Amino acid sequence: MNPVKVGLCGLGTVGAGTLKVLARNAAEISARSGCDIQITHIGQRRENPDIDTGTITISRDIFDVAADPEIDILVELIGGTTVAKELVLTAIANGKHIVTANKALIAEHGNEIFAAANAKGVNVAFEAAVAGGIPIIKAIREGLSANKIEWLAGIINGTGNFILTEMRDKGRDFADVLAQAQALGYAEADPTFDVEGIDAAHKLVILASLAFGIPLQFDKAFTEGISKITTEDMGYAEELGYRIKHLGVARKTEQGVEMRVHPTLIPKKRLIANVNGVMNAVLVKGDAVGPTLYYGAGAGSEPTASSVIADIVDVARTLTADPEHKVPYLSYQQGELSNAPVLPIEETVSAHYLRMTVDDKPGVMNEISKIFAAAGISIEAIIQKEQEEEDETTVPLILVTNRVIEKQLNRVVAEIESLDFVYAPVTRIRVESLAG
Ligand SMILES: NC(=O)c1ccc[n+]([C@@H]2O[C@H](COP(=O)([O-])OP(=O)(O)OC[C@H]3O[C@@H](n4cnc5c(N)ncnc54)[C@H](O)[C@@H]3O)[C@@H](O)[C@H]2O)c1
Ligand SMILES: N[C@@H](CCO)C(=O)O
Ligand code: NA
Repeated sequence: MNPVKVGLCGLGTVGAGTLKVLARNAAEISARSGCDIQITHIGQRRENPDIDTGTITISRDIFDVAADPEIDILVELIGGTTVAKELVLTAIANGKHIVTANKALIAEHGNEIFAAANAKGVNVAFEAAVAGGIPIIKAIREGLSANKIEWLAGIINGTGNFILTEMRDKGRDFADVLAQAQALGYAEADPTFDVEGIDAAHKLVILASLAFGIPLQFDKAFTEGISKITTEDMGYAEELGYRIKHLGVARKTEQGVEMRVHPTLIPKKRLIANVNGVMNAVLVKGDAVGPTLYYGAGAGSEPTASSVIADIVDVARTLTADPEHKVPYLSYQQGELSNAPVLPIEETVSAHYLRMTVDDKPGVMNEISKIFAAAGISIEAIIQKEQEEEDETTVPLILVTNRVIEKQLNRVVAEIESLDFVYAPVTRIRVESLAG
């Protein structure tokens, strides 16, 4: 059987899982790949006494792995965008194929990395970078290649979904759940990437490029995290028949491409509204196939290793293929990428949940309704609360609007906030029906 030699850089959560699953399932993996996949060199800063690396060569300097003439494939699992970028470009220059789980690296430097890899005729595979164990890259790039993809929406950060689920179901404290996600190996080295939506934006940018054939444009993605979501809004959302999820949404419109990550109310009855804990799900709407949904573990050692190894197998199977015959990195052939503009958030269209604190007096709802009517925005649902305590003078008022261009809603909310019986700021959360 043809030996394929792999160098592994970074032996943390994902690296250790990769070693473990490769060893445990060696028979299945070689029967499927037709190759004898061997990890022959590991680059790791510090020794990890918990992991048995047997006779594998260990280097403290990961660049020794990139320079190893024996290695066919370099697996980058160190994370970050500085050393990782240098490592990957060095390995490509040395003719190695790359497998990486690093979404930050691909989203921010993928265009340059793919150009370098293309020039060298080597593969760069990154299934583990998006939605952990779910084979979503393969699904879009290969399974849906017949379709015009209209939109996709996904819960694509396991840590964030774990936090929101625990807050809603158990009333747990944000910081406490985040600490648990870190201990379980779900969170990024800097967990603000998870909480503030940066990690989800990295993944969304990759998905949007695969779906719409546009270059990676991380700087154009709109990003809003989950740190401002309260259990109060979660409760009102439930009353209205919705659940709050942190979503990445990418949509192709006549004007361009929407790429946005933000908390979102979605109807409770949608399957994706019931994706909980560290699980991820991505809903993709193709014109021919209709809506399709992909579900699985979004983070964690072995689920992510599952994707890393699938990529190693994919690369191993095509080692001798003509580079022209390989599946293109971003789904579309190089030279076929479009320059469709990414729309600024003000130009995107969405429905909105608005929660305002208003004086408890007659005529308030009437005044607010007039402002919406004058702007041509209709109100789809409303909750008007009674005072809970006798001496309270304000009450919460919750509205759901129809779909409206964001710049129009901004004007209306500013007008409402300027009313003397409304207490600014109005809490705003986007609403998506996700109807096929
Ligand atoms: N943990 C997950 O569930 C998960 C899921 C999908 C993708 N990822 C991605 O996989 C990558 C690795 O994540 P992880 O959770 O395994 O991280 P980790 O922190 O557990 O492991 C990274 C390892 O790389 C080593 N390392 C870092 N820089 C190094 C250097 N310059 N030289 C030598 N060793 C170095 C560290 O010592 C550490 O052991 C990241 O890009 C992450 O975003 C992680
Ligand atoms: N920190 C990431 C890891 C998987 O990419 C998450 O929680 O989703
Ligand atoms: Na994946």
